[in-house]
Amino acid sequence: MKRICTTELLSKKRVTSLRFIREEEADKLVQLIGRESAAGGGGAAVNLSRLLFAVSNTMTSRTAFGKVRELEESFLPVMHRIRIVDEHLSRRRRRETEHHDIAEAAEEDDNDEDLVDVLLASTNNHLEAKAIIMVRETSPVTVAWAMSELMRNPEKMEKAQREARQLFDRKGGVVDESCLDELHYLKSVIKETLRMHPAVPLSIPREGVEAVVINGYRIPTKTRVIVNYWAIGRDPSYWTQPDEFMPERFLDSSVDYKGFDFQLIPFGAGRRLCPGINYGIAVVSLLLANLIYHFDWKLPNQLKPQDLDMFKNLGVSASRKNDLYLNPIPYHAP
Ligand code: HEM
Repeated sequence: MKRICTTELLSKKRVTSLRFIREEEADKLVQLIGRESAAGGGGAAVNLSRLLFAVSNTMTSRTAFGKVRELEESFLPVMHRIRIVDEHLSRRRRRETEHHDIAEAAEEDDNDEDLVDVLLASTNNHLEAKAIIMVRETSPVTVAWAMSELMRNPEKMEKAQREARQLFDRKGGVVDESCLDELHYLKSVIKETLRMHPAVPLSIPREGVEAVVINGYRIPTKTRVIVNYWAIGRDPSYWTQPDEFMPERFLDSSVDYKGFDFQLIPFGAGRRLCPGINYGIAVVSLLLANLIYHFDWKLPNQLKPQDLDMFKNLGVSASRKNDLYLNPIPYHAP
């Protein structure tokens, strides 16, 4: 799995050379949204979460195998492990909700295998399990969160659309990857989304090979360590108003997600930096640019922006708990 990821999917050359696949699939997504919305007399809400998941699956499948194929088909041996982990997490969450007390739930959990045990029990292959979740889910999950935040903050949506439309109107309405780099506000929207909603909220558990002291804490050899990427992104000692969606904070800042600025590490850092970072960002940027350029979006059932729910589904990846339904209104370049 890791070999497929690094050699077939993720080398910089490969990501660039297969740009046309992403552009074709993004274009199909736009057509599909237009058609789904038009069905039933026009103006119907579309299930954006589902559509994003499908397009990302197709993009990745064509990139990796040259044709559309369910990714699960290729990685059947690791799928049961993912299910074990997800089932375990759901059980634990249910208990936490029932007990309203994490400590009580954890005590009851003591007789059960811990998530860490489940992951480490498959030491040879847990990276594979994690990797398939990365491939399948992280990009669509990130786009869905970005769209959710933009829907809750209409003035930021307008700003992002204005920037995209200024650029792509001049190109006859074709949204491709050639000039995505010029969309500074959109890039900030993506950083802010990754800060607040990292698709992978916790790292894979690791064991220290030697004892270290970090900030006065002694971490003995073989201690299992999990990095909480989500908490780092919301830490008030690094971020002002950490729970507010403010892409502007990145406009004049050099802080990036590439693993050098430790207050923002949604792709991890160091030797374990996500190998899919280039591919993931390419997919997220192109899909988001297409969605905000080609459509104006409304919340269904006269929902107010602040009432859009932001519940998270806490599995290995942190997706929206409820699918995102939105009404698209097609935009036509002047
Ligand atoms: C927005 C998109 C993505 C985010 C936020 C993300 C995030 C992460 C994070 C935080 C890790 C490190 C986990 C750890 O510390 O244990 C990771 C690892 C990994 N990611 Fe991604 N990822 C994304 C997209 C992708 C894509 C598209 C692929 C493959 C096509 C991918 C493949 C992998 C693999 C194989 C690993 C395991 C690497 C290792 O531990 O050696 N990721 N990712």
